[in-house]
Amino acid sequence: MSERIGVIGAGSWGTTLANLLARKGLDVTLWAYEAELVEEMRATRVNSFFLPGIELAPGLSFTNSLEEAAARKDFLVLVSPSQVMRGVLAQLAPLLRAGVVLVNASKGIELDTLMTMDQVCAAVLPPEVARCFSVLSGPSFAREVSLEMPTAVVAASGDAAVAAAVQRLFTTPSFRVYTNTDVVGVEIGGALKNVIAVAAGISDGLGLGHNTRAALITRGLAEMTRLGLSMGAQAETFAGLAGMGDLVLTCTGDLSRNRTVGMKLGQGMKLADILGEMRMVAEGVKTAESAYRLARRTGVEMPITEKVYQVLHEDKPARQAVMELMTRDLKAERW
Ligand SMILES: NC(=O)C1=CN([C@@H]2O[C@H](COP(=O)(O)OP(=O)(O)OC[C@H]3O[C@@H](n4cnc5c(N)ncnc54)[C@H](O)[C@@H]3O)[C@@H](O)[C@H]2O)C=CC1
Ligand SMILES: O=C(CO)COP(=O)(O)O
Repeated sequence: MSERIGVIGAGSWGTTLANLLARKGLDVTLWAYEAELVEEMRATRVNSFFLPGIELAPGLSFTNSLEEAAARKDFLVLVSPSQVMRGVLAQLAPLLRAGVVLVNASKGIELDTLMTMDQVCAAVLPPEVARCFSVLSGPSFAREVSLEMPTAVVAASGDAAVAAAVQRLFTTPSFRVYTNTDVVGVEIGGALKNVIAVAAGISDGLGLGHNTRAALITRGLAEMTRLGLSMGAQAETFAGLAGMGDLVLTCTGDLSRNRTVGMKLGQGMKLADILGEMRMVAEGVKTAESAYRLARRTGVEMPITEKVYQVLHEDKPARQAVMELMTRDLKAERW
């Protein structure tokens, strides 16, 4: 393959994906928002800000110029946090040629507009550029992928040929990529699992047990699925890697930033203090509010998301939130 690839965003996931491709011998340019990070990666070939201890492959080059990262590329991987994606895309829009394959690897719902990342791309980019959109999602902690621990993810696009191209591009012996055509389901699954992971963290932080966590995962999946269906997603997607797969990982894995935020809340820390000591992004904090508002707008019942929103943003005590969830009206089990 002789594809030229730009990766936009040098956080832990962008650096990991860029490095995975460079390890395959591909020509990859990684754009970092922080100029000093570009200097550091050039000098040391390590991203100590976001991915310490992982050596970066020789084929990987670094830039602080979006033009250099995006111009004349065949694939552009978008890995900026979802709340800044629109601003980054607006700068990219005049630089992109029709036919470049866009791969969104970011997981979130824009707070101001309640749009998923495919919708933000469609709104900001010229139609001939936004057409080749795909989303790469699934259970994939950056550090484990960097250490080449076997991982399976999904590449979704409305155009099956685009999904197949992304599958071929990213597949390695330790990174297995499935295709899917349900972009909405994959976007919603990836975004909402972060909110449920905050809930699972809160439960762990309160010292609650495995029963509680299992209940949150299962009923969390039900409400994710309900919202997805109301937006045109397919139910099977939520039983797959971008739904249940990522939900289980993030609700149980110690590497999850979202679960960690929840644990600290459950232990009594204030959100501002938790975020103040984090350099990395926990997308679920903002997506809890986006999802809460989407649920109200669409009339979909999302009780766990609602409680996470209230604990995060309305100072509801975590124990009270648990009590309110447990004493809701009794009902039949359903999606
Ligand atoms: N880290 C992981 O294991 C995975 C992360 N993701 C998703 O990837 C996306 C990016 O997350 P990470 O790479 O983990 O980031 P990170 O949390 O490691 O680093 C923060 C990132 O935000 C960037 N940033 C901060 N302010 C910015 C601004 N104003 N404009 C542009 N960029 C800015 C930083 O440069 C850095 O790239 C998120 O949506 C996350 O949910 C998806 C799968 C796995
Ligand atoms: O999306 C992820 C794994 O698939 C990463 O989760 P966190 O952002 O909670 O660390």
